Amino acid sequence: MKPEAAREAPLPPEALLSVRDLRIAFADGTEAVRGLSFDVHPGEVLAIVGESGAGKSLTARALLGMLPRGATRSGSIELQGTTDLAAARGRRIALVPQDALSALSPVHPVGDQLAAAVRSVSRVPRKEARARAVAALERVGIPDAVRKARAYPHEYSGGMRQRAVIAMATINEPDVLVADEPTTALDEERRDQVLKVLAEQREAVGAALLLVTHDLDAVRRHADRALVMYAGRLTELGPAERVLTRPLAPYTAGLLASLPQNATPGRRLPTLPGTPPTPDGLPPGCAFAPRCTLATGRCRHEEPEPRELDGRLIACHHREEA
Ligand SMILES: Nc1ncnc2c1ncn2[C@@H]1O[C@H](COP(=O)(O)OP(=O)(O)OP(=O)(O)O)[C@@H](O)[C@H]1O
Repeated sequence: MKPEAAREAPLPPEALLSVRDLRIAFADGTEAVRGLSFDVHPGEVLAIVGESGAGKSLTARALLGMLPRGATRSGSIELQGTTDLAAARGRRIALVPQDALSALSPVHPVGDQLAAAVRSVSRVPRKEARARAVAALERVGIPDAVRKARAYPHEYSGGMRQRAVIAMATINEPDVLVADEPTTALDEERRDQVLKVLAEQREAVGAALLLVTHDLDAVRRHADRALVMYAGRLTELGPAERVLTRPLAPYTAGLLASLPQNATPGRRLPTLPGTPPTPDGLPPGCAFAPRCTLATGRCRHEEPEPRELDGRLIACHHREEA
């Protein structure tokens, strides 16, 4: 565990990536992300957690300038002075995809794809790009990297392919990595290995990591801060360890209580009752109110705004009144 002094240390003042009032809407006018603001600091791991449909993936895609067709965004996303995220992609901000097989081209050897990524940002000779590709495969623990560089994605195992896409994402030493459920396609044992490789490579290039995940164990082990999202909004944002052990927002508490490892032996597993609303079916007031045991009349009419409390941001009327 980190010492108390380190945990209480103020956050670095300079944001690498600044997101302000991010809104993502679809053609029918429904908003899936509704006024989200947060910063990513240099070298930190920020995890985004929350149930399905909370808007985590859309937020991650917005950072990469890769929103799905038909989606529009407002608000600002600034990566150290630039707002042209599509131009920054691959050099200053890079995606670690969830599905390595579809992220890699099936018709080119993996080494060629890595070398092409190098040459897309710096005009180095082919031979040097090739050598960097092999070195990158070695760094992520791919055995016999010279030979493997000549192989095609289908000749790699699932775990090796995921390592190869981590090599691809980090080969140009970006400032920020965005990983959206990077290990869901893998079994539990490979999941841990791949997350470890991601953590090592992130550290090696000194990048910050925005990690979208359902795996709260991974958050515990790898994240500095956690952003809990519900129905397209920020519910709680703070140091990961404190958010996970002493949640302040009722939603975060419910989410944690519903995990099998937090069940009291002999008692029925507590679950978070109900399901989250869809963007076209939001209740009035706080979107969590219909599922919240603490909800009052105010919660059912007025949506809470994030406020600072105990070194975190919390959006909950109950906490304002506490
Ligand atoms: N292309 C789209 N058209 C319409 N609605 C969409 C589209 N993509 C996402 N949505 C809706 O936006 C909401 C947020 O989606 P998003 O994928 O960001 O959620 P998420 O938190 O990442 O969920 P999961 O954990 O299941 O990946 C969901 O209700 C989803 O149905």
